[in-house]
Formats: sequence, C-alpha cells, structure tokens
Amino acid sequence: MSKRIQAKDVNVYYGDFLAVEGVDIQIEPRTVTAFIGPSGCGKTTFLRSINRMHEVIPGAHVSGQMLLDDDDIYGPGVDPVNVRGLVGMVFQRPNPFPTMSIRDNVLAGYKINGRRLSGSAADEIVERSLTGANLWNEVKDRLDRPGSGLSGGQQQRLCIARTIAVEPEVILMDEPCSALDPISTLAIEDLIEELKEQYTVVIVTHNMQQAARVSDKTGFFNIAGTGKPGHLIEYDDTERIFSNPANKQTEDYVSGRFG
Ligand SMILES: Nc1ncnc2c1ncn2[C@@H]1O[C@H](COP(=O)(O)OP(=O)(O)OP(=O)(O)O)[C@@H](O)[C@H]1O
Repeated sequence: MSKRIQAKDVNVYYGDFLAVEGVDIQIEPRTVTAFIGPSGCGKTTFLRSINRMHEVIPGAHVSGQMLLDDDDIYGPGVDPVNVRGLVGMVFQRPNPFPTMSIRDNVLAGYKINGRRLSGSAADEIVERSLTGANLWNEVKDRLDRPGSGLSGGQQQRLCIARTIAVEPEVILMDEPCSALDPISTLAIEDLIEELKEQYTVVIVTHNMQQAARVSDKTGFFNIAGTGKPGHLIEYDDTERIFSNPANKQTEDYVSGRFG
C-alpha cells in the first residue's frame, strides 16, 4: 500500500474557467504533504483532481497527467470509481451517514460497491479500520448505535475509518480539522502521523502551524488575482518552506506579510 503521486502539467477547469494551471509535483509514498495558500488559489480544486472527485461537478475537467506510480488516473478506460477506491478522501465536515450504525458506516464503501462480506470478514474490517483511526476503544461497545451519536472529532475519525476500510493507497484530506475543537484536532493530527506509515497522505489546511506540525513536505499555492488561475509556487521540505523558502511569495505568505 501507498503509492507515489505525480502530476505533470496538470490544469484544472470548471467549464471554461481555468482554476489551477500547470502543476508539476511528485509526492512520495509514506509521506504527509500539506497544501497551503490564500483563499481561492485552488488547493481544494487540485486536491480533488487527485481522485477524480473534481469531475462530479458538471463541466469540470482536467488536462495533463496524474500518475499513481506509473498509471495515469485519467487514462483511457480508467473508471473513476476505481480511482476513488485507491485514493480515499476525508472532507472538511465529518459526514458519516447519520442513520447508519457505526459499524455500517465503516463498511459503507463495501456496501456501495455491492461487495459481499462474510460476518467474520466484516468484523475484522470494522475492528482493523476503527483501530487504525484510533476510535476502536471509544466505540467498540456501541457499534450498532448511529454514527450521528458521536462527537464531531469522533465522527471525523469514523470517516477516516470508513476511508481506510477499503484499503486505499492514498488519503486526501480537505481541511479535516476545520470543524473540530483543539483536542479533537490534536487527535486527528496524531492519527495523520500514524497514517503515513501506510499511506501517502495529502492534506489541505488553512492552519500554518498545523502544516508545520503534521507534514514532511509543503506545497504553497498562490493566485495573481481574482479570475486568474492558481499556481503551485513552491514544493519543498516543510522545514525549508517555513524557515528558508526559495520563493519570495512563499516567504511573504508564511511570514504573514501577505497581501
Ligand atoms: N464548483 C465550482 N464551480 C466554479 N468555480 C469554482 C468551483 N469551486 C471552486 N471554484 C473556483 O476555483 C478557484 C479555486 O477554488 P478552490 O476552492 O480550489 O480554492 P482554495 O484554495 O481551496 O480556497 P479556500 O482556501 O477558500 O478553500 C476559485 O476561483 C473558485 O471560485
């Protein structure tokens, strides 16, 4: 598990609008990468292009190559549903299925794909996934209760359990802590550290301290003005980005002199 992500001259569009232009990046397996940058610079848009979630918006499309190891996820005949199995996504707001039990939430990826599981296989997946999401001990005695009965932080860890249940190679996270309190945020940050032992993790965050805490590498995106496309300005070791970036725009942004 865990694959390299390589974008080659990737442009991301909403209809005719070019939202992100010319991204070249190579993200190594078993690392955490954070995307930072001002609002509207295309962090989320680019993130969503890594598992073809972008194209659920009518008219949205991508040009260039997006490779998972050596396979282009936009290649001919590639089924986006399979791509989303390999590249899981955790969203800003925890979104467990509210009426479904905790157990069924974990298994939701299998149910949606129509895959049948024996009871013992399902039990094993539920325990492994909830343990992997650092949630097992808190919920093991109430697996049949609805997911909506959990706290926000627990719900987000349930969503992470649902993502890892289907054994992806890559986990994308779009501001996964922005709706959480500081304690729950720390729990997710600790979990991200553990997830990178098995997965390639890419996280969008507005919180620069969080990027500095959780990531090995940081990508800074910027935009020249409203209506202009966002660009990846710099991608380097997180320590370097926050202490001695190569680009003046990055330096201005991380030192708070932006705008
Ligand atoms: N569904 C959409 N349809 C059309 N344009 C969109 C859509 N979603 C985003 N955009 C545009 O694409 C550009 C990039 O937006 P995006 O949300 O990716 O930026 P971001 O860096 O993630 O911003 P934020 O930090 O505010 O979340 C913006 O100009 C935005 O208005």
